Amino acid sequence: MSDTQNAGEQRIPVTVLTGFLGSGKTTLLNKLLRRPELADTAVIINEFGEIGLDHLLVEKSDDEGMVTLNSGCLCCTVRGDLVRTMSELFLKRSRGEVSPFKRMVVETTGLADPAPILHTLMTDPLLASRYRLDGVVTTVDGVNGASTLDNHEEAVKQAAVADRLLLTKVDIADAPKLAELKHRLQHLNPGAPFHTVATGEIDPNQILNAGLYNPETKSADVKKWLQAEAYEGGHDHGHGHGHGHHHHGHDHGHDHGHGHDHGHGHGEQDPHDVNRHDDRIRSFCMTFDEPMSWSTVAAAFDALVTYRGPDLLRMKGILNVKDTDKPVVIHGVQHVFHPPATLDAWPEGDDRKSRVVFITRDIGESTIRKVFASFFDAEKKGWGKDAGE
Ligand SMILES: Nc1nc2c(ncn2[C@@H]2O[C@H](COP(=O)(O)OP(=O)(O)OP(=O)(O)O)[C@@H](O)[C@H]2O)c(=O)[nH]1
Repeated sequence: MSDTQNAGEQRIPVTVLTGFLGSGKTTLLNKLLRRPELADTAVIINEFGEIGLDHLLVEKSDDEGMVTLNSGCLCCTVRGDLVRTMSELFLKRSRGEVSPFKRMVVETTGLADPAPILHTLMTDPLLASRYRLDGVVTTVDGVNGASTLDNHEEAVKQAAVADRLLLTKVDIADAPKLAELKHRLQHLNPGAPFHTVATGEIDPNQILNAGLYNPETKSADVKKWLQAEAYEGGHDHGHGHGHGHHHHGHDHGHDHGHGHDHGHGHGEQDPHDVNRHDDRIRSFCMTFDEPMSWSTVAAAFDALVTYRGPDLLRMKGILNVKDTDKPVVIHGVQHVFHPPATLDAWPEGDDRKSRVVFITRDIGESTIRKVFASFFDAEKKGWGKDAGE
């Protein structure tokens, strides 16, 4: 465990702007780049194929701080290009060859799966030492969004892993359909603050600084980052599904495979609805009252990642780990975990419950709970000693 990642965070925050084809990413970016909050922003635009036009549509006064990658899709063939481009931009910045940008926006193609892009940011040693993920901002088309979600699983993933969800084109969309789509998105991803946007107009503060590190307070803002209360029954997501309000106060030694809301796709698979892509997505927050042994937690996550890695779309958490007073923050995307970071203090003082938010595909809460329970049981029985405690 290292605490280097949140001590005086110097790395450049990166916003990944994603959203299905035509959902309004470029329109949004254009408006954002005119705002003073984004004055010192480098932009990378990924276009699919040789005939991409987006870069011609994005107006930026400082052209050197904008790079277009058009040899393929960032999530597949051009990851190497992303690494190279981001590294080169950083070098140019150090040499004074481009203006000293303070943040970066990466606009993905409409078909991109954001996960590999996040992996690249998290795992490439060069990038990870210079940049940090601030957040994933996903645009959803207010007019075509519902059918896109029905027909394209990538669009569902883009919305499910978002840190901020933007429903666009509200100026031309039908109000009842918008309300339905809003409800659907909030159900899909209850933890992501949600905003409506007309012609790209939004206060940049609503979408920037979504990461763990808050540059305004110069410290970690776990509460804002984790949004755990969104899953704990404190919010009504339209129907009051109460994403996990039954999760309070469980001792990690037990498995409570219970209380799933089958009718709405947040429990185990609903046999009637398996064809709806977003009904494959689950989001829930698990809480654990007792301090956990790090080796046991790590082994449980290892097992989950090994067997279900591709379906663990996103995990964020704050853990109370035995033998340390300091909270440990974890962040994973599919099979890739950030190195865990140790914070100086618990964000809410005496409340030291561990909380882990999961966004998964086809994995219900009870399954994950069972995995944790079996590892905690094994630890109790002394098997954990073999895991190197
Ligand atoms: N009326 C209206 N039109 C919008 C809005 N946002 C985007 N559009 C229009 O929708 C079309 C697609 O918008 P873009 O911003 O190019 O979408 P994109 O997500 O960058 O598209 P790709 O690059 O194809 O993935 C354009 O014609 C925009 O002018 C909006 O909020 N209101």
